[in-house]
Amino acid sequence: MVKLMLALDVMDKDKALKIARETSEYVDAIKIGYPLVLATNLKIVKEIKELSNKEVICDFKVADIPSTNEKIAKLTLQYADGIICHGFVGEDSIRAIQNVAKENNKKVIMVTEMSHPGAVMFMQPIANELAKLAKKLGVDGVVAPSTRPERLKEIKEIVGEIPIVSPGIGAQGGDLEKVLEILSDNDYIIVGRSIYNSENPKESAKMYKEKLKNRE
Ligand SMILES: O=C1C[C@H](C(=O)O)N([C@@H]2O[C@H](COP(=O)(O)O)[C@@H](O)[C@H]2O)C(=O)N1
Repeated sequence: MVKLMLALDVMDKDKALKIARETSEYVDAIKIGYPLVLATNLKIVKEIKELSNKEVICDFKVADIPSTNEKIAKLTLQYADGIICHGFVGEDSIRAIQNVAKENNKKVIMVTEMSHPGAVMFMQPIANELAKLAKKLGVDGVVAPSTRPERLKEIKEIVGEIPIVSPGIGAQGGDLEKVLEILSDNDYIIVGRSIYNSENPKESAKMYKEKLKNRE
């Protein structure tokens, strides 16, 4: 069954902990990024892991030179189960993160083509090359867009067995039915606003989980 990753992009600690606790029964992993970490601190990762008992991925879209990428990875992977980095910075910068991740048995997830409209300007033209690089490096996951099922399919075909982590469902208008025809059991959909901004985040997460179950 395709898995559900909650993007917990709230900027209030108590709200984040409440939603993480309420939805933990239905989500398979939690992704937190700059919005929550800058509003609190990195130790929020530990708190969310402890109360949700789920894998927590830090979406820092790391995109620096190797030595700086290494520092970011060392700090982040003290607490997080994985980290999201960009691929366009090239092989050495990604390997620097992988070296840290391998030492700590943590995951590296690499962005190929983002889900927003602007991604077609500069990312889409190189995204297949980035997917080939992801395959060559053997990263643990690849970000690819649920907003463009045809691109999602193409990238998945290039990366093979590497799990896809796909944002764009819900607030960004991605077609879940079409996406579920493409994704497989090791893959994730990422859902943020339509869960954490809903009247009842627990019920919203439950609804998404049931949709994923019904596609089994
Ligand atoms: O291409 C990408 C990369 C990036 C990611 O997943 O790495 N995201 C993140 O996925 C979540 C979607 O949230 P919502 O739209 O459901 O509220 C947010 O945390 C975004 O920052 C994308 O949306 N598209």
